[in-house]
Amino acid sequence: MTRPSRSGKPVALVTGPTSGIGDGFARRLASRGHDLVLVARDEDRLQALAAELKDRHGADSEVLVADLATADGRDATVERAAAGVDFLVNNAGFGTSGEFWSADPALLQSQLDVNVTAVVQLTRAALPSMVKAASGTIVNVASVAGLLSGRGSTYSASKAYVVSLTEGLSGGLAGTGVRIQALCPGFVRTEFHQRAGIEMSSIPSFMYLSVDQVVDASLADLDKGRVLSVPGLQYKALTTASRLIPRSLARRSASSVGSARGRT
Ligand SMILES: NC(=O)C1=CN([C@@H]2O[C@H](COP(=O)(O)OP(=O)(O)OC[C@H]3O[C@@H](n4cnc5c(N)ncnc54)[C@H](OP(=O)(O)O)[C@@H]3O)[C@@H](O)[C@H]2O)C=CC1
Ligand SMILES: CC(=O)[C@H](N)C(=O)O
Repeated sequence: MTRPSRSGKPVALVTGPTSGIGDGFARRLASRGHDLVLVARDEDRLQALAAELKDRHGADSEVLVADLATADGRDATVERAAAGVDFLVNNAGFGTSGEFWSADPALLQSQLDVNVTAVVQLTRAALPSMVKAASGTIVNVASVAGLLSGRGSTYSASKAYVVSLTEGLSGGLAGTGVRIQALCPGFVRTEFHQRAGIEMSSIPSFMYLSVDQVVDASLADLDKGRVLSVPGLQYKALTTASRLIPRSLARRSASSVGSARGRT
């Protein structure tokens, strides 16, 4: 344990727990005996989640209101991660609609800072105490989009960075007692697409995963020592097939799922 909370429990820092996959991780880790550090922008939802985790699981939560698109928000979260956490879930992230060539450059920069800069900085902050304690876990939430290029540009690129960073770190962390994982879900029913304004009506229901399926797969793969976690048989098949066919065909296939237009 790097730095137990006042209650003596291990501490999990989750970014983006006010919705979707982050909410799923926060609830599951609380149920498994962790206290929490909850990081997002929406204070009301953070406080409500903290209260529910206390009521349901007896978990204490530190609420850290922070916008990870800003240096101040990242710095405050880095400071807490550097103080010591046992489990880090770099989950916060967002997509963008429209076309790259007409997108707001500031929004694209914010996406890069939340999806990539924050992941790098928080991973760097959390690792020293984990390595010293010879224990700890980091889950970096990437995406199938980071494995299959062709649908979107900046979002897929941001997730490909997270996959590559995580796989690269896994080699150096071998034997340290610290676990690291790139979690690559496909489509999940969360607020993601509505927030991004991405049209999803063409996506069949069998292509959707639930939050619990994603969290279950991540934790099971951690226990199996798998660095890359791809929840869902449909996505395991899709990503495996994409490695076996010409990249140009994989790209066209990815673009045909939804569209190569309408998102960055
Ligand atoms: N849904 C999907 O189909 C898939 C999603 N993913 C990835 O999963 C992760 C979680 O997404 P999901 O749960 O679906 O999306 P949601 O939109 O449901 O949740 C996003 C979370 O990220 C937080 N967040 C967004 N921007 C910021 C910011 N600037 N600063 C701090 N927190 C922020 C939000 O909190 P708040 O608004 O309170 O700040 C919210 O808690 C993302 O990294 C996403 O890319 C990967 C594959 C598939
Ligand atoms: C699968 C994702 O990461 C994303 N939600 C998308 O729509 O591509």
